[in-house]
Amino acid sequence: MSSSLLSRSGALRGRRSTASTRSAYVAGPPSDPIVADNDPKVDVSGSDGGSRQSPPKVISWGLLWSLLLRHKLRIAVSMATLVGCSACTLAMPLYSGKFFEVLIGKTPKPLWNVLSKVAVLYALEPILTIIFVVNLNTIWEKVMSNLRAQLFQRVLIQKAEFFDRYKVGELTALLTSDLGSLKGIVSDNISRDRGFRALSEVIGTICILFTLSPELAPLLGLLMITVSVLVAVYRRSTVPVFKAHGMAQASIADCVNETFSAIRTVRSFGGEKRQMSMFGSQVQGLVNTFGDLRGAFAATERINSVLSGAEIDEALAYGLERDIKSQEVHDKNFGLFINGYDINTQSLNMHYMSALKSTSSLKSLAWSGDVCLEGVYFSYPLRPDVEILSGLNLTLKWGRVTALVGPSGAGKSTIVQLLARFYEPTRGRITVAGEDVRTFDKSEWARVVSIVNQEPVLFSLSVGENIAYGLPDDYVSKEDVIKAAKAANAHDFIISLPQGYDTHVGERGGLLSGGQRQRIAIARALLKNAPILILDEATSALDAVSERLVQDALNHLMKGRTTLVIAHRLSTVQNAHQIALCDDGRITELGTHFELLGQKGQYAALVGTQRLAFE
Ligand SMILES: Nc1ncnc2c1ncn2[C@@H]1O[C@H](COP(=O)(O)OP(=O)(O)OP(=O)(O)O)[C@@H](O)[C@H]1O
Repeated sequence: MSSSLLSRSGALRGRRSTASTRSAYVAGPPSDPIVADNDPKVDVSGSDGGSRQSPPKVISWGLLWSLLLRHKLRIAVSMATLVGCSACTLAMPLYSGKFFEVLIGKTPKPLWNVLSKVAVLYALEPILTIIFVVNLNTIWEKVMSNLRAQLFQRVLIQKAEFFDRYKVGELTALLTSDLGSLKGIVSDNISRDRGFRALSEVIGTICILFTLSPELAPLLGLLMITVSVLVAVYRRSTVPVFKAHGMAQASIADCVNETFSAIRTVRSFGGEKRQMSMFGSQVQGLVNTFGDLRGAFAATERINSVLSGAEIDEALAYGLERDIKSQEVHDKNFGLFINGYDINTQSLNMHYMSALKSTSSLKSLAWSGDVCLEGVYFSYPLRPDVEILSGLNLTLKWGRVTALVGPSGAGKSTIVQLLARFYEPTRGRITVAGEDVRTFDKSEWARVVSIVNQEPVLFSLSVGENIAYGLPDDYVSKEDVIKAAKAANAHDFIISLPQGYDTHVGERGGLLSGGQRQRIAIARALLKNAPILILDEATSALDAVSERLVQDALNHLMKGRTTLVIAHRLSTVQNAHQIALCDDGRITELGTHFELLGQKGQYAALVGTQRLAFE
């Protein structure tokens, strides 16, 4: 979040309440492309309409079945070996009995005959068991890999508000512990005395009972079935307990995550005791001993309940789907996502495919035209009754720098989020060279916008890999990485690192200084070479020396790009081609530094205040 030049004197403004109007972008059926060339029709009725399907459950019996069916041969082998080893187990006592009858002379048969049968049974049973276990495990591992990939993809394509709602720990738990208990369904049930083996042996026993005593068999069979049903009912009734257990685990993970990732803040406030008390208050160790189907059912329910809401960002999902489909041929890693993709999800994106324009022209439009926010209204989905932007108009002139200033909480960072299309306006539109940006899919849009903010996130990779992340889908040569690093004033410090460009930057870039991280982020943005650039307080966290180095790099980066700068330093703001003052959800003053000073309005007053503060 930014704290602008003018924010020092600005108080947090109250916001008008408004009726929430969520817009469904494309509400028409697939056969009716409703995004016209010059007039993208945006449904602002607030209804998602009957034409929108709710997304399919991530984990359903149908999906599991279809994934299992991909391994028909292995399943056949597993079934055959299951029957074989169960038959061996059931036959063992029969033949052992016969062996003793021969031994004591009750049955006149050659001993070797019976003995060889017993030996074959004892040798065959473990062999068949191993084949059964290995096969079933392999099948389930493959099914789980597919499910995990599906789940990861489904989380990745959710709308931004989904990530406002759920914490990282909860999402991590879905992919780790919850999916782990689903995995346990099979791996915990392939041992000799449980699950599949036990079931097949019960069936075998009932068959034997029928051959031995047809009169008693129905009675005993009924007894066995009654006991099984009672056990199943008991297990079902404890599913909520397991669901609570999973949630407790997620919240523990979240507490751990939050504490350790903010360890410096915790230390600086002496907050260890508070964190310990928070950790102690989680529901610890609830029913840890149950580790079977109940946990798995609860986990599946939890995964589906988190992800079943209609929150998929379709404008993103469509582009992603198209990209990985074209890339799948070259990159095996995408196989998992494509294989698991079911027909329901595809049809979900169909109306998008029919509505979106060809994206090939987007780059050239963005390199040649203005970016305009036209009558933009916006409320965050989690606070729909608080209007943050109220009919905001702003033109970012092509190739020019626009500085955005305003009191704290005025909505400057919100404008950035809308320009990045993390959220869509509730009303109004954003255009590039006159075209509504919603006519382009989001992965295309991401390629034309670069954002450098106050706390750039680096990945736990090498310096070189982090810079190359600017073009994540392309092969980037080392020369190009070095060229970008030089332009970003980063080359000199990079070559002085222990392994130069191969130096690992640590988790979130923690092994580098703030200024170094920032320059790597700028090198990454330079490599990306996007026509639209957003600098959200990019230099505010730096000391004077780092700021000068970073500012030089930024000046290089801004050249020829349509740039929006949010900054709190006067020097950055006054050199902009135009300055926009955002207040109360609108742009209230617009002009150059001197024009606005001449107007003697809010900008002039606040600049005066800042000057006074320095004097
Ligand atoms: N994800 C969110 N969900 C709900 N409300 C939010 C969210 N992000 C920001 N807000 C609210 O939106 C309003 C505008 O915030 P924004 O960050 O855009 O202000 P800003 O002008 O950038 O402020 P500052 O200069 O202090 O960073 C604030 O009242 C804030 O509480």
